Amino acid sequence: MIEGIILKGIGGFYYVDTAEGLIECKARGRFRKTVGKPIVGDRVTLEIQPEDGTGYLQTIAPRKNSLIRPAVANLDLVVAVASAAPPVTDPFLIDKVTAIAVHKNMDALVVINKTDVNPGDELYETYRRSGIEVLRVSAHTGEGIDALRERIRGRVSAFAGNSGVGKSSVLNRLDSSFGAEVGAISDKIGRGKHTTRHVELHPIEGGGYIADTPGFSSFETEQMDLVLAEDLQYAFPEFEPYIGQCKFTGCAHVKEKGCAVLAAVENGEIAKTRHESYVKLYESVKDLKEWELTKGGTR
Ligand SMILES: Nc1nc2c(ncn2[C@@H]2O[C@H](COP(=O)(O)OP(=O)(O)OP(=O)(O)O)[C@@H](O)[C@H]2O)c(=O)[nH]1
Ligand SMILES: [Zn+2]
Repeated sequence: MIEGIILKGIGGFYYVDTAEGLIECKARGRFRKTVGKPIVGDRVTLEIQPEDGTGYLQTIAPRKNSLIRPAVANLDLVVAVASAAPPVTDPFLIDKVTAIAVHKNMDALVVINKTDVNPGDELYETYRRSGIEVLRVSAHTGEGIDALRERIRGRVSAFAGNSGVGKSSVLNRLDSSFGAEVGAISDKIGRGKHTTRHVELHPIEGGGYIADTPGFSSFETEQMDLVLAEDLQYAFPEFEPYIGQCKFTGCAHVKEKGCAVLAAVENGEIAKTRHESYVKLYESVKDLKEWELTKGGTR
């Protein structure tokens, strides 16, 4: 029995990274009644067919978490890449991505890129106080890249960022084999590079994987639909000390009298932009009912 992690799935074939290398596998129908179809990021065991060296998936470990689109399981870390240099990142995008990560039990990390042009002091201060980790980097000068490399080592990470923020530049700085690795996997599969709509895990130097995600838009939309309004407050770590301190039980922390969260925003303990993002997200999910979530499947 060989253990591994699914890096890519195409047309019923799964490409599993194992101690013996990358193994092409098929899955039997047996998973349909339990976890469903195998997805990228799944931890699996497999058996090798002596005839041709291909594998058969035997078991899929219970998922720590999963996203729907892109379909990926067991993410340890979501990195929201932002920039205070043009194109300046809307903090709402960062807050949406980090809220999803926190809600799904993944670590969240905000990375402010292009510090050679603008150090992003305001953004940095906002997240430093939020309870969400924040790092400053420059893909051009290499500042902060070692620290970021430390944070992703040995883990499965997804990078999200608005177009032009420098996500590709940061990834290439992080791992010189990043670009080459994409080609290597695609060649083995023999389908060239026309597979970008599928999410794929790229092994990185020193252990760990990076999931390529197409950008903020595809990352957030469908996931956010699955957060209940009353759970949203827990996706903002800095709200935690105030939850339960409001005058009314079930306070939404939007504009209620005697709200402890609003008081903390007023006296500067919670950043205004963070609360604005919370309110915007709250409005978008407040009519969602519990039964709609279970219909959606994963939470
Ligand atoms: N000054 C400066 N420019 C940077 C830095 N990182 C990236 N850029 C520039 O920003 C532009 C966009 O960089 P990309 O790496 O292509 O950005 P991306 O986020 O991958 O963009 P998409 O492919 O649209 O998702 C390029 O012109 C880069 O040279 C940085 O640290 N400092
Ligand atoms: Zn409140």
